[in-house]
Amino acid sequence: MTQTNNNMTVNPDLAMERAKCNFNVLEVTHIFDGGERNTLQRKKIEDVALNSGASKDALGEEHMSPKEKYENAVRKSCIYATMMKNELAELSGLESFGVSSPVIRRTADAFFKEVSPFLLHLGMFVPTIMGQCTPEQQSYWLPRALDMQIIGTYAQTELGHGTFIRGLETTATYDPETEEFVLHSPTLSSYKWWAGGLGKTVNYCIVVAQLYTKGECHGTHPFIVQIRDEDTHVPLPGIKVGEIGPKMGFNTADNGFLGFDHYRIPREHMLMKNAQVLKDGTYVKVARHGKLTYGTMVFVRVVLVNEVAFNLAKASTIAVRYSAIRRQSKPKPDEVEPQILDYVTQQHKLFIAIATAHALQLCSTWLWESFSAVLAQMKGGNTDTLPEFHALSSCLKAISTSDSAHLIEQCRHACGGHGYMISSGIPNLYNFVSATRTYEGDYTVLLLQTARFLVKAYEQAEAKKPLTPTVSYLAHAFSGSRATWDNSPDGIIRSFQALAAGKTAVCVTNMRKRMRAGLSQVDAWEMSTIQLVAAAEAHCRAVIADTYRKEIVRLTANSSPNVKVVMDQLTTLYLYYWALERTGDLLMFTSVSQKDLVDLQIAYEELLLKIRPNAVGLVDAFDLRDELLHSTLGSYDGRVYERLMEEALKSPMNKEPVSDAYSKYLRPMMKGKL
Ligand SMILES: CC/C=C\C/C=C\C/C=C\C/C=C\C/C=C\C/C=C\CCC(=O)SCCNC(=O)CCNC(=O)[C@H](O)C(C)(C)COP(=O)(O)OP(=O)(O)OC[C@H]1O[C@@H](n2cnc3c(N)ncnc32)[C@H](O)[C@@H]1OP(=O)(O)O
Ligand SMILES: Cc1cc2nc3c(=O)[nH]c(=O)nc-3n(C[C@H](O)[C@H](O)[C@H](O)COP(=O)(O)OP(=O)(O)OC[C@H]3O[C@@H](n4cnc5c(N)ncnc54)[C@H](O)[C@@H]3O)c2cc1C
Repeated sequence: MTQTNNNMTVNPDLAMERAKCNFNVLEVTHIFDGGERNTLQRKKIEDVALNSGASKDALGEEHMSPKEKYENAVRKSCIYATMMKNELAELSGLESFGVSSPVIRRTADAFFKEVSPFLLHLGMFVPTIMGQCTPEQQSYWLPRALDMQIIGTYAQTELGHGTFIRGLETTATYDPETEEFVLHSPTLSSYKWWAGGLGKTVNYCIVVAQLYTKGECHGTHPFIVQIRDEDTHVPLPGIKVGEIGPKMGFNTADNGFLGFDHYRIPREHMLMKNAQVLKDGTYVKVARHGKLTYGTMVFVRVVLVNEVAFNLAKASTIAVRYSAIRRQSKPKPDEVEPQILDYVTQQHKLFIAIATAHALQLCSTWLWESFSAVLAQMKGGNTDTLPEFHALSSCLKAISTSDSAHLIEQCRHACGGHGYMISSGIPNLYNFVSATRTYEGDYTVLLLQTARFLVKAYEQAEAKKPLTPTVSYLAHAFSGSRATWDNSPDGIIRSFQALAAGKTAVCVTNMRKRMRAGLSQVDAWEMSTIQLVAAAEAHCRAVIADTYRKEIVRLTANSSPNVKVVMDQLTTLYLYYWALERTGDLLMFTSVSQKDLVDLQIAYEELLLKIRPNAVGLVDAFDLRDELLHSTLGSYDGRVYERLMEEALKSPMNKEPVSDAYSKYLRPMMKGKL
């Protein structure tokens, strides 16, 4: 029997789940949104952007040709950008629209099953103008970019190099005669490759190139470069630009290639906040820290933690709602088939996804606040906190993107065969999030950046020197005894810190041993990188666990009792899950016993059962409108089978009763006439 909810026919199993939920869903929505005010503002923005129906497609994106898909994405990007400039900026409290509203960013997902070709304009072009220009340069470029009079991207990666920025080959050679830079691509491997929107959409880009002046190379620097005519959009002479072809995802982002043939730009188009080239060619370094030109990447790494938390919330909403309506198997012959959500293995797959979405969402807010504090200090000329922040943002970007991609795939597994349908929404989420593990700094490479910081911090702790906050636990690494296991939340967090400290100590010891045996420092480091990555991962897990726990305790201080209970259950589940995933490490670095671990497993399984009745309520609390989910399996009303059939019938393959392939190939083959 179906039931109605807000004038909507709702699947009875979902209706039953909602009736069972014992906490106030809206209160948890407020926690996830960062407060009631944010929820109200988000809803206003969503209403304006989505109620008009402008986000909808007549034909599903998945049935379009690549060219149609791209054009449709540009069409909707223009509609959304116009909304952003007009109604949404005002609603979000921004003077002009820009990068600072995650809600505006998230709402855009209703318009795109994949991504907007404007993603890099707003995600990197505008932030680079904000972060790398002098005030004069900013006053020229920023209004044009924010008003979308020009559209840009960020072209750093080349065919030959992405990770190793110092290895980029594009050159920008200063010519004092004409006061211009000459941009050149000397080799095939120096061609810019990957920049989003570069293929067909943008007319400007930030180009990162090796700067030469007075015969000397000063390393990579950013330049703002016009590549297409502002009126006709035709590529300018000296520019070779195009689209790089089909990819696993991002197929509406027209990622592109770009080469320069002695292409000239005015001297003023070098972004000169951190370094300058004077008219006569003199190079002047302004910044106090050598890596400030990497600032846009650090910004995007911070943003990505929030981005993947949101996408994981979507996948877990789809998979939990589907698991509530799907019934399969008959473990008890006299009873009806259970909802698959009743299987403990299913709960094990899904509840960690819900908890991780919360953990990453809260960490992302905390990371953003830390970033704002670092930027404020740097404005005053103090870059002391940058190394710690680089280490922190690097590992959080690596672990959040990697965990989210893994858990989204796990949500797909949890949806069985139907999860493999594009219409389930999960494949597009996976394709998007799995790329985040690679772009803006590959997983391994970023964890090794964190490991550099950890090793230095360990050496400081060894020398009894002061430590920065996120690594202060290393001070206890020299007690000589194993950390005492204690299965309280704080006890588990201390154990995670002990693992990170223990693993770092092993790396340092092994590197020293290898160096004593004759290896160079570089080779000793290289031989230890598997363990260094593991140490950085352990550090990051300790940071996430600690932050998640502290933030939940803070945010639920005034919550109703049942909300407190369910939020505590989720954080505890997160801690138990990761402790059980790392039993070998716990045995190495803490006093945990076999019995403790057996007890912990039982406590974990009991926790799953406690969370079970609230599972649908927990994903409802993410408050993701159907327009954002794009899912036959995860819509609020649970009309899964009806939607799957409706989507199947939309397939262009079903337009004709007999396919042309029959007369062309099948019939001749079957009649022996091929
Ligand atoms: C209509 C549209 C609707 C809505 C849209 C709205 C809004 C959009 C908003 C958001 C969008 C959300 C998401 C996505 C946005 C865009 C993303 C899309 C695509 C991705 C784009 C890219 O990928 S751009 C290219 C990114 N590339 C990389 O990340 C390269 C990675 N490599 C590096 O970072 C470096 O090379 C390195 C760190 C690996 C090494 O650098 P280098 O060799 O120079 O350094 P060393 O190893 O020698 O180290 C020297 C010391 O410097 C320290 N260091 C390194 N980096 C930094 C840093 N960044 N900050 C501070 N310190 C740093 C290093 O640790 C060393 O220190 P020591 O003390 O140990 O010596
Ligand atoms: C969808 C997508 C969009 C993108 N958009 C943009 C964009 O808009 N603009 C832009 O400039 N770039 C963009 N990129 C490029 C992206 O930033 C790079 O692909 C990324 O930084 C990884 O670099 P790489 O491709 O050189 O990988 P590689 O460095 O070649 O990595 C290959 C393997 O080598 C390993 N490796 C490399 N170096 C080391 C090391 N020192 N130690 C140990 N292992 C190492 C890596 O861990 C990895 O396993 C995009 C990429 C994707 C996939």
